[in-house]
Amino acid sequence: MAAIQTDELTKYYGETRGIEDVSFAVEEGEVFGFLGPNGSGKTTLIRTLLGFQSPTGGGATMLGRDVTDEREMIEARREIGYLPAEPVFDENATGRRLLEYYGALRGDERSDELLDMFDPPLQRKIGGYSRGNKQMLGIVLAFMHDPNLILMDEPTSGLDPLKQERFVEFVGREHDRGKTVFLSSHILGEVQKMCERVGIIRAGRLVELENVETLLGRSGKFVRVRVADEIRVDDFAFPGVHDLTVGSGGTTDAGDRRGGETVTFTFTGEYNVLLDHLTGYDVLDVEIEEAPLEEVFMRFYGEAPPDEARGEPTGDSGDGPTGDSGDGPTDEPVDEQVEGGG
Ligand SMILES: Nc1ncnc2c1ncn2[C@@H]1O[C@H](COP(=O)(O)OP(=O)(O)OP(=O)(O)O)[C@@H](O)[C@H]1O
Repeated sequence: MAAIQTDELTKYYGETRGIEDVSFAVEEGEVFGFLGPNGSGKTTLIRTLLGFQSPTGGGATMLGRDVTDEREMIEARREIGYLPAEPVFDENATGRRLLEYYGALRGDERSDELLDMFDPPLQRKIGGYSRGNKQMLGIVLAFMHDPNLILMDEPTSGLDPLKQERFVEFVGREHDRGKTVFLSSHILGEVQKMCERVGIIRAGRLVELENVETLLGRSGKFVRVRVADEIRVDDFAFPGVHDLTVGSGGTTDAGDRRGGETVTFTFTGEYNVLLDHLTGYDVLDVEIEEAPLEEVFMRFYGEAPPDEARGEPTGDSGDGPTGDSGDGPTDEPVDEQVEGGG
């Protein structure tokens, strides 16, 4: 059974497209990253999967339960953790109070362990928390009942670099424990470190679903060559050369002439062609390394779907019967209670 399965899942807010015809599956035990630029539909997808808003079309299951069936989702949420993009809590409550509240609702299997890694000032009122402290509290609350499936929306936002690193390592250990992790991000390096597979969403539509390794393979190699000779940019105008620069941060203008220089480019062509070409130079140094995932990502982003304009916001929230439940703790044992409206 897939941990998450969607079938042409669609959510419109009135006329505004949130997501459209999104179909994919996340297998149990997988760490899956969902990438997309601002406003592409990442949050919409997560909130629809959690049953916080009804789809306009298509369907989805989480741990085999229909996301539109409120009863099934209450059942499923015992095994699901959720970290919203910007956790919103009752500002007058202390972190400790919220921890106890969540523990009483859903169980506390591991808050001590989590608090060793992520340490918000529990004795203080949340109103005085920094963004990073709120995020750490959100992480502890999302994981404390030891869910089998965890959904996280931009999980490292607000964390300092040390905590971000700690979080990446923590997700690795959760993976080793067989947990299923679904996270949205637009930080590619982070996704590259954590995820086995990624979905790329653009203007509400899934434009790619691929193993990170395969994507990187397709992204080509980053090449930097230092030569004693002069380099004409035109000389490197052969198939597979992209984003060519000559000199230190030099220009790519055709015909630009510089002496004893470094040429850098991304290469997706035939290696023999490249190596043959380089024999024509007095090569002083050469580096060939994996192109960053950013490169692939930007190539996908270069092509806008024809109807992208429809993705513009109209302010119409148009939620279904299970719509947004608003801020702060409620009596309902659902994760939505920690989140604000968006
Ligand atoms: N409650 C809402 N009412 C109206 N439109 C909405 C609502 N929530 C999202 N949208 C619209 O749906 C589209 C997708 O937004 P969404 O928040 O899902 O994107 P995102 O990928 O999470 O963006 P970000 O990276 O900025 O968080 C956007 O056009 C957005 O304006």
